[in-house]
Formats: sequence, C-alpha cells, structure tokens
Amino acid sequence: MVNFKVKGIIAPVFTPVKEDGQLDLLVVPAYAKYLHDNGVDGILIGGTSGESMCLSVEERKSLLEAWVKHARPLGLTVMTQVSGTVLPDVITLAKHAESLSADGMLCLPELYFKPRTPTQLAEYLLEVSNAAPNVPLVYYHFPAMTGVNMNMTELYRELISKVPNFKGLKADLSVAVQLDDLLLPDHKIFIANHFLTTSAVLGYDSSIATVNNLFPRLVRELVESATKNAPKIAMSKQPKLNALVAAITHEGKYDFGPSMKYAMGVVTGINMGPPRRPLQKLDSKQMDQIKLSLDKINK
Ligand SMILES: CC(=O)N[C@@H]([C@@H](O)[C@H](O)[C@H](O)CO)[C@@H](O)CC(=O)C(=O)O
Repeated sequence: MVNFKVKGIIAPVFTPVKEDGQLDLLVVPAYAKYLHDNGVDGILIGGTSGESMCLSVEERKSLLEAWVKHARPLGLTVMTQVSGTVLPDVITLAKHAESLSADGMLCLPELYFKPRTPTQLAEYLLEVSNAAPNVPLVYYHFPAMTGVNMNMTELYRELISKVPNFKGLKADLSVAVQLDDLLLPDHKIFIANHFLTTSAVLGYDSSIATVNNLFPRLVRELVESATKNAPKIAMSKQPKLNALVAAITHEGKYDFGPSMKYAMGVVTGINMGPPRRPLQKLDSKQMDQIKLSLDKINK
C-alpha cells in the first residue's frame, strides 16, 4: 500500500535558467530555503510553471536531483511532473522519480494521440504507474492546456479500480466538487488556480498554484483563516491576491507563466531568468509595467 503524505501549500517551482538558456541549478538551494522559511509545505518540480515541456529528459532528471538534495533536508515534500513528452520518456522519468523516492508524481495525459475515453486514459496512467509502483500518482487535469476533458466521475472510478498507486488530482474546484462524495480518505485534490479562498472554505486546503511561489505567506494566512472557520477574514484577503495576479499579468494581457516567472525575481529577489523557448520573454516595457503595478499595490 503506497502512503501519500503530501498536503498543504505546494509551490510548482519555476525552473531557474541562465540568460544563455542553460539551467541554473545553483539557484535551487536559496530557492528551497526561501520556500521553507515562508511556510510552503512542499514543491512540485516541472509543472506548468516549471516549463518541463520545454526541457530535455536529462535536464528534468538533474532538476529533480537538485531539488531532492536541497529541499528534502528542509522537510519540504518533493513531487515531480513526469509527463508532457513521449511515453518512453515518461516511463524513464517515472523510474527516475521512483529511484529518488519522490513523494509523488504528476502525470498528464498523452498530448498528441489523446485519450478519448476514461478507460484509455486510465490504461495510459497504469503504464506510468507500473514504472514507479511506489510513487503516489496524481493525475494532472489541465484541460485548457491538454485539450483532454472527460467525465471526471467516470475517470475517477476507472483510476481507483485500475491504478494501484493513484492518489488524487490536481484540478480546479469544480472538479473537486464533482468528486466530493467519491473521494477516498487518503486521496487529495490539489487546487490549481489562485482562487484559493473559496476552495479552502469548502475544505480543499491543498493547492499547487503558481502564486504559492510568490506570495506564500498571504496564501497561508488566507488558507488558515478559511480552515479556522473564519471565512470572512479569508475572503477579505482574496482581493489582495487577485490584485497581485492582475498586476503581474497586466489584467490577463501578458502570458501567465513568463510574467509570473519574471515577477518572482521582482517580489522575492530570487531571479529565475528567462522562460525556456518556445515561451517568449517579456519585453522591457512589460517588465517595467509589472514593477510599477506591484509598487502601486505595495504602497
Ligand atoms: C502557469 C500556470 O498555468 N499556472 C497555474 C494555473 O492554474 C494558473 O494559476 C491559472 O491558469 C491562473 O488563473 C497552475 O497550473 C500551476 C501549476 O500547477 C503548475 O505550474 O504546474
């Protein structure tokens, strides 16, 4: 029986990159310490924020190794995203996660020959599961990016019956609510966006949201108020988080991932470098705008 201990505020970490495009693993120790000191419970490596769909298998392995080395001694749980590439490489990454005793692995569906039924998707996830039977497997549900959207109740039932180490999903609140009465006690749904108050008030207090990197203290305050039965206090903190996201993305006009990656350096002083190709770097006008908008909020 696979034990799944991951919960709480999980930061989907950015991948630090040098100006020449190479990984900058020397940033990892300070980044891990910052997350730990600011109340984060764990990390997800190579999610959407981590741009692993733009990295080679070798780079993805070296990232996980660096994070295991520096985050685990601090008590942070370490999950990794193993998919977004061809199945043989997904299997290699799952085996690598198992060799390092990762606390969990997230898996997307096949992105080109997409599954058309819950059964096809469950069979794909079973192949990944067989490569790393001791690593808890979390299905990464992100239909806006993957184009894979199916009946989640049917999918959940398929997964619990077929995939022994399946332990939950990363998804939005609407999916959590659909699965509420089916959810097994040791399973988790990690909320994937920054509208964390409503989710926490309804009992979904674990999240994997990009904002957990930049504003972990605000997120913790908000989630703790919600779970301490103070929904009004929690609700009063959500507008600040919304305003920060709006400032960084220029009201949604800038690309979410690259803007957040840039703003991480502005907000925390830990520079993540440019996004990986084919993602586009912000131009200097956009960077100035983000700084200006954040300054206005913090005045
Ligand atoms: C870069 C990005 O897309 N980030 C979000 C989104 O859910 C995001 O918060 C949302 O689209 C904003 O409303 C999450 O998927 C974060 C995440 O789990 C990840 O980076 O793997």
